[in-house]
Amino acid sequence: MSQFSNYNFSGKKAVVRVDFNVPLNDKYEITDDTRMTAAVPTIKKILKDGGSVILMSHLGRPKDGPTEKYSLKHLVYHLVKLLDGVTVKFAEDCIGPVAEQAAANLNGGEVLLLENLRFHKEEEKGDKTFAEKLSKLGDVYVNDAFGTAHRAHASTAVIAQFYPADKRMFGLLMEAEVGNAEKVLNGAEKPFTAILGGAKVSDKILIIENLMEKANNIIIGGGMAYTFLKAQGKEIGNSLVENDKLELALELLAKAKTKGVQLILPVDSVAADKFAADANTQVVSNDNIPAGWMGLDIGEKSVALFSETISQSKTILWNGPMGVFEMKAFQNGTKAVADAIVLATSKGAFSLVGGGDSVAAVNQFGLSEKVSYVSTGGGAMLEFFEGKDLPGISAVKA
Ligand SMILES: Nc1ncnc2c1ncn2[C@@H]1O[C@H](COP(=O)(O)OP(=O)(O)OP(=O)(O)O)[C@@H](O)[C@H]1O
Ligand SMILES: O=C(O)[C@H](O)COP(=O)(O)O
Repeated sequence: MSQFSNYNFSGKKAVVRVDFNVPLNDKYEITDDTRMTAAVPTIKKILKDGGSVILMSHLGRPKDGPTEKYSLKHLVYHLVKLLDGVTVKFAEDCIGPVAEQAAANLNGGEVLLLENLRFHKEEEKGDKTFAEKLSKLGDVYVNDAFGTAHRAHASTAVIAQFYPADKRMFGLLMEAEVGNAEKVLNGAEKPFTAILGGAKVSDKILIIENLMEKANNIIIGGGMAYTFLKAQGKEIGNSLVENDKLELALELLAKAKTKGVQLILPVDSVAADKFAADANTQVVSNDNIPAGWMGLDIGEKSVALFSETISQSKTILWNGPMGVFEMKAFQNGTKAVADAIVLATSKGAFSLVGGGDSVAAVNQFGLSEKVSYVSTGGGAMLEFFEGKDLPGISAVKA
């Protein structure tokens, strides 16, 4: 049993850092509540013990102090629903008399949601005095914000030093995220296949390099594949390319060879004559994409090639879509890879999906229950697989 599960919160006030950085539409309605639902088991366990919960989070990237658009008050109604009607109070500031009084008046079994931490610039600066003020609001610190674990901010990392080791811990979500990511990175049953996609090679260089040490196969799809294809001397038409990364792409291909890692690139594309949902399309070989056309999805032959490797894998990591899946005409490759992962999972493979867009894709296709684990981390998950130390994790462990 973990430190959190063993801890009896009865009569305690727990300061819980969550990542409630959820997307809101212009009516301030939550369009994807995944990150909120993911924190519910942690909150419920504390309440069930007879403790109270002081929730703190950021929302968006406010630059000029309090801003209506980024207020966490928009989340209260939905939070009450997710917690089956539990009392949720809201403090219009996360520090100062308003927060202190609200925290002091909180009863066992109740929740207090603090206003957006980033309304104070001290949060992102990792200011020690600000962190100490936050720490004074409760007796125990629980970090359940995996999505923000890569930020060395006041509430995610600096605050931990104000609690003794037996009063700072990870929540259930953080435990699950770290456990599953560790299992893939350091305890993967082989063959281990990493599938990387998305727009840019530059965002994924470090993760490719680190995975070369761990994976048997690295599949590269999406826009980033065309930089590799051009580096190999292929005609890629108007496809997305980072010309300043051609040499690096060649180096990565050579490194994979030396390490005995199979780096698998798409062999065909669904090409379009413009970047638009109503573009004319044709399936073309990646040896020669016609001038004026751009690859916006992987083609059927690539799907077959990728699916073959995926089907033989025992561990699968997926980050980044295979094409412009937001447009129906170019979502087939991403859907087919998701299906292949689901099939491998049903036959016993462990599959972990992370990164904003691949998670959105899996949700859109209704497949999130059919993979082993869907991470709530975008940047945090990437940095974890890049092999970096995450400040939110190391501060609690220190
Ligand atoms: N062939 C392509 N040409 C142009 N854009 C593409 C192509 N394939 C995928 N994309 C775009 O790449 C974007 C996703 O890239 P990104 O690198 O952000 O992925 P991610 O890692 O899943 O997401 P996040 O960065 O949110 O974690 C999508 O908007 C998708 O439309
Ligand atoms: O959405 C995220 O990746 C996290 O909530 C962190 O947000 P940030 O990139 O604004 O720090």
